[in-house]
Amino acid sequence: MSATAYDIAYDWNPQRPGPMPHHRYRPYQDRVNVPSIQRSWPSSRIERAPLWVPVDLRDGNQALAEPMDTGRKRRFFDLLVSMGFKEIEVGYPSASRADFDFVRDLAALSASGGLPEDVSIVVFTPAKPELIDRTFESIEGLPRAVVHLYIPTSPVWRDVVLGRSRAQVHDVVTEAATHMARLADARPGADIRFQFSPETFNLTEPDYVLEVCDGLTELWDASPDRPVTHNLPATVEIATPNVYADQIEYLHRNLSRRGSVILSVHPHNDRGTGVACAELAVLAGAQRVEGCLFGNGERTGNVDLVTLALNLYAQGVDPMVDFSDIDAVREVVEHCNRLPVHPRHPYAGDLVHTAFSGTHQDAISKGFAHHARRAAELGVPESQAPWDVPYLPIDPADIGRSYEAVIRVNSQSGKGGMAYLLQTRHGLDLPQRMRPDFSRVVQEATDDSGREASAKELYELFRATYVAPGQGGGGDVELSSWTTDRAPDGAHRFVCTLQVGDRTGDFEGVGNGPLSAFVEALAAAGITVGILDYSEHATEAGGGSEAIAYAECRVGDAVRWGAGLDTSVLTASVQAVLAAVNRAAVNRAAVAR
Ligand SMILES: CC(=O)SCCNC(=O)CCNC(=O)[C@H](O)C(C)(C)COP(=O)(O)OP(=O)(O)OC[C@H]1O[C@@H](n2cnc3c(N)ncnc32)[C@H](O)[C@@H]1OP(=O)(O)O
Ligand SMILES: CC(C)C(=O)C(=O)O
Ligand SMILES: [Mg+2]
Repeated sequence: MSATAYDIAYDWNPQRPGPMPHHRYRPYQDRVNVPSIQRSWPSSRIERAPLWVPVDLRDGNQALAEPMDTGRKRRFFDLLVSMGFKEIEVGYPSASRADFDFVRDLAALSASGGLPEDVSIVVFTPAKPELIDRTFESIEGLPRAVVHLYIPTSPVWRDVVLGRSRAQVHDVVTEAATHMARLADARPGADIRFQFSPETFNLTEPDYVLEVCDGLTELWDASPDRPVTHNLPATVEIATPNVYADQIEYLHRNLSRRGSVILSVHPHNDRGTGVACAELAVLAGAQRVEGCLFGNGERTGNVDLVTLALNLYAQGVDPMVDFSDIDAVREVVEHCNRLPVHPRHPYAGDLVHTAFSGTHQDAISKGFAHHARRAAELGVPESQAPWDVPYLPIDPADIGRSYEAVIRVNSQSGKGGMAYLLQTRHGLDLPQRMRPDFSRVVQEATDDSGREASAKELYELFRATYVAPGQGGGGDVELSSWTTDRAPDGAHRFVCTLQVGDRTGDFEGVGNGPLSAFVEALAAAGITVGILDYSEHATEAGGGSEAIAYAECRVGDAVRWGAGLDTSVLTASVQAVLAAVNRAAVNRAAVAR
């Protein structure tokens, strides 16, 4: 038998069998039958946002070591409403007094006109008549509510947890649903809708899910005006997301009265693929997604609604919920859950818009410059121009982040990053040729400290390295006093007192500009200087701002950069040359002995 390309590649893999008892686990296909279908999800596209239903106050809350008290629940609820969520699961009222009381508080809020009319609350109940009664008691007075019934349906849960057969579980569901319908009928003034979740759907025989769900659609007499929600959870993830997509598409195609059913999904994140499961499920026909902000929830969490919504946003699709101040959202969620959001969390983590590494910084700073040019060409503000900045999937400003954290400098950083920080934070636009020189200085400092350098530290390092040697900050050559004038023939004269090592003298030079005259004066003092590169600019817009001058000079046979900072451009330029001279002297012993 000839070896396949995969086998050949595998032969090259040096990994060897490991010591862990992997034989204890079974692949998903041995645990659940997934019907083969003519898939449409692989070639579908998500072109509009599904209905997002946050379940933080129920599923998220039940996973907290310290469940939320009424105050925290209310703060979370208000946040969700303000962000634009329209259906919100608020609790398991039959489970605890706190959950019951919270729903009662919402009923009071509604009575006082404080609950927006387009917001529906969802309450969660097991299939137990007395707990259903208590659940209905909690929503008394609410003009709208969704009552969400759940029961586990998969073989292991039926056998091990419920101790009931397929038919018996179906009977329990039917009995509970009939009870719910009766209680709802007794409140003709209220708009009460129903939701059903076959918990552990992803491990359940699909024909059984179909049988139970279709039975409920019929029993609750779902219609397009009063649809039923069938919510199909990946209660514990068991397979790659394509398998969940197949399971959802099977139901999407086969559920009866499809126009009267809202097909919902509820992924958890045990395999770390909750987001992928939700996205593929939407491709497969799901219209509604339950999850939690930042992925709180049982074990590894519920699917993260923030990532899902912003993934859509990054595709140019309106997520229909507002994340324009993500840090404010995060602050409330962290406060209510008493759990931190990871610094690498998609979109929202402290570090996710930050580049430390040199090549990324280079690309990002070029990307920002390109973005600004493009916006100007299009005649639109930068915040409205199409986004194409390398390494940044979305503009951090769109979610309320400043650009301050985008580039941070440490020993992995390159010239682009530190130049960007000096420019954006301190108004210094270093000449291209000077950047590698400063980058080496920064690298040495950060290698030595092992730490990040802040923009302020970079600025101080820049001043100490390039500016101080021209301002009497060390070096062999000191310029104690100087004047310039211009002769009628246009020539410039530079007259100065120079101290070179322990010798002091008055010197004079003439040139076609003050700087070349200064170079001549230095030559008269025995210091040979050639200016290789020179530039200057104001550090801020406006008349009174300081000027910075940069000079690359050959001093003897050394080449050094210097810089000068002063409100006078001429003074800044003289300081820049002097700094280069002194840097050469510092590095090569004395210049003019
Ligand atoms: C995947 C999910 O997120 S499911 C939701 C889970 N959320 C929670 O559990 C949070 C709140 N729950 C609670 O506080 C408690 O479970 C309560 C107060 C509701 C009930 O507590 P208890 O009366 O002690 O019952 P407990 O929760 O242990 O229930 C287990 C019993 O309910 C049965 N059961 C489990 N789920 C369901 C269901 N959905 N419908 C009907 N019966 C169920 C079990 O088979 C078991 O029955 P048994 O007593 O005959 O063996
Ligand atoms: C929707 C319910 C039953 C749930 O939280 C789950 O199955 O994970
Ligand atoms: Mg859940």
